[in-house]
Amino acid sequence: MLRIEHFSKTYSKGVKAVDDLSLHIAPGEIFGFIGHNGAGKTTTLRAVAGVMDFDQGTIIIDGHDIRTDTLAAKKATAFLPDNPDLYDFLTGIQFLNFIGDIYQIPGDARRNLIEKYAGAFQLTGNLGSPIGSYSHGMKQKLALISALIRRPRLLLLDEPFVGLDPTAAHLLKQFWAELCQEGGSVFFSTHVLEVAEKLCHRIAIIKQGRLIRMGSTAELVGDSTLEDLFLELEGDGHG
Ligand SMILES: Nc1ncnc2c1ncn2[C@@H]1O[C@H](COP(=O)(O)OP(=O)(O)OP(=O)(O)O)[C@@H](O)[C@H]1O
Repeated sequence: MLRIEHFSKTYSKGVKAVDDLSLHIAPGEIFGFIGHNGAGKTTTLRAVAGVMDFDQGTIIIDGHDIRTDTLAAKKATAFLPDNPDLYDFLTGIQFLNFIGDIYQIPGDARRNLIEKYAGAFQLTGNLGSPIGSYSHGMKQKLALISALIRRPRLLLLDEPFVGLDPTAAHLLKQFWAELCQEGGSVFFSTHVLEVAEKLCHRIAIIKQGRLIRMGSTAELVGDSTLEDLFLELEGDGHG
């Protein structure tokens, strides 16, 4: 579903944020991206989402190259940044319909999906209000709903659990499982190692822009915990 080959990104001031990263995510897989602050997670997610150019490498989403077949690659992908900017002057339902129009989600399916996700996240009663009046968590839920109604082949999320209440976090995990059952994949960054350990089929650990571990969660963690492994790798000067 996602193939990243030899991806590197250097920012204009000469900061090499990611260096020769390669990883593959299969259909139906939940893949966690772990690393300390500034390790290169957001940079990678932005490049995959097609919102940031890069120097080297190839990124293929569901068979489409993000650079040469951009529209098809973006159509297959929904990206949720860590702080999604929404249009405060629109109501929740206007925003969801705007997304529905852009991605050509047919009327009946759109209504059913909005009903399903807004109902689950207990946002139905707020959809008529301007987004500017929402709390941070409500905005986050609306952004999640806008991604989920698209039934993306690849769902990309940057720190999705920060700021979500426990019920919403539980629902999100459930919806990811549904997406994966339909052959979609989830690629997300997180600092919440317990969540990653429980949820992910596979995990990659990045340090100072370089991949230092990748594998199935069971394989990586073994008899230890992800937290122990992470702390050990952070401490040993690896990378
Ligand atoms: N727009 C930018 N211009 C210059 N340097 C940048 C820019 N964005 C990120 N960087 C640098 O690139 C490196 C990787 O940053 P990135 O945001 O990808 O890390 P991250 O793993 O997502 O960190 P965090 O966990 O704190 O969100 C850091 O050294 C950061 O300072």
